[in-house]
Amino acid sequence: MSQILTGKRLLLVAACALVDTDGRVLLAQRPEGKQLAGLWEFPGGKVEPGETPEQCLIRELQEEIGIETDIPCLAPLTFASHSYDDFHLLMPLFVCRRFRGIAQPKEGQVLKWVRPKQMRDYPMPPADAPLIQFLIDLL
Ligand SMILES: Nc1nc2c([nH]c(=O)n2[C@@H]2O[C@H](COP(=O)(O)OP(=O)(O)OP(=O)(O)O)[C@@H](O)[C@H]2O)c(=O)[nH]1
Repeated sequence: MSQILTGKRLLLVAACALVDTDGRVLLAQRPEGKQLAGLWEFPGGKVEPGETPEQCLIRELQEEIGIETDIPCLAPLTFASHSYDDFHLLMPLFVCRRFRGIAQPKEGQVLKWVRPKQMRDYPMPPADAPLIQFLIDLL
């Protein structure tokens, strides 16, 4: 039965692999005090009611790291579908190579540009592990 209906709420989170001109991807370390603190993740966040995933990312990139981009610069790559204890995460991952500004940690995170082949050295949330190979293949 549990494989048919989990009863968990579905949480839609949009995430973005920002890629620099050297083919490195920006990871952000979740600050202390938050769920999954210390783990490295892609910038992004929960899609709010009335928002598309793309609009959500444009807002989150601006709020979290001061980066500006536009909808045509967000290319869908893959997605994560992963059950946490209290919700099931559905997380589209976009790739963005064209953006304006210099990434700054505006919410107490640590930011790091990382080559996809090195991403396994950075502990990430369980939902993210299957996404790394897509970035290795792409970049
Ligand atoms: N942004 C982002 N969130 C991820 C990734 N992987 C992953 O499991 N998540 C999960 O997706 C949810 C994202 O929500 P969020 O960043 O908006 O929320 P949050 O926990 O910081 O909470 P808050 O912003 O409400 O304080 C979190 O539960 C986070 O653990 C990822 O690579 N990037």
